[in-house]
Amino acid sequence: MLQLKNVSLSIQRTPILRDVSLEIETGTTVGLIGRNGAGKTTAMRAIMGLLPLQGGTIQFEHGALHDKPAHHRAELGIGYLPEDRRLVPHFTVEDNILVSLWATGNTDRTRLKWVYELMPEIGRFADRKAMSLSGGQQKLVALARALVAGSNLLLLDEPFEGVAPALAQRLMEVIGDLRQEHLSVLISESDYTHSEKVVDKVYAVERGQVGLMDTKRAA
Ligand SMILES: Nc1ncnc2c1ncn2[C@@H]1O[C@H](COP(=O)(O)OP(=O)(O)OP(=O)(O)O)[C@@H](O)[C@H]1O
Repeated sequence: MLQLKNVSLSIQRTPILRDVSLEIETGTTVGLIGRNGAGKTTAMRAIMGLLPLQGGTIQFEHGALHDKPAHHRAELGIGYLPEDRRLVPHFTVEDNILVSLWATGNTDRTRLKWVYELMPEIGRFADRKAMSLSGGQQKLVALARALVAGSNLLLLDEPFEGVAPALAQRLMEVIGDLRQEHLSVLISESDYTHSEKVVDKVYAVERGQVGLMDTKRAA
């Protein structure tokens, strides 16, 4: 389980997250829905250890996450799809996916193989340079990279933003298939269009405050 309790975070003394509490039970998919600027990316970056908290705690499984350095997240099986993808343009697709494991010294290719099975289209362009792909293809590669690292928890920041309807559908299928993997997943979206079909529970985020909006399936 991932649990944020009373998390507060300011950037340049401006409060961005205010007393945020949320829970993702193991094996469930949770939505974080809010307009641009509401605080979704900041919440994900806080969970990834990329921004320091001013207050509150983040627990993952049975340990405190908030006091661990960012590079420990991959070791804990936490994968992150940032909103802006952040692929290395001159690396191949495969190297971009494996980057998330290099930091941990993990050379096991089992998860890479699993990702190619889950998304066969990625395997087909594995040797191409990231910069030669379309924006939508790059989004798939960034998801693949998050999946390789995220054996326990996946943080997907606006995965459907700016992608064509057919690809959004494909992303939803892949995310829906993760249910069998007992992964915990947090998905942010500016409206509730796509995530509605794949989440168990939804939190609304507005001006840095988070509240439970809907529990769809009994978790
Ligand atoms: N580095 C920063 N410096 C100053 N303000 C920031 C910084 N990062 C985020 N903010 C502010 O924090 C608020 C929340 O931003 P955040 O990116 O978390 O929103 P979001 O819900 O993810 O929306 P978006 O989709 O626009 O990224 C916004 O008002 C934003 O301007």
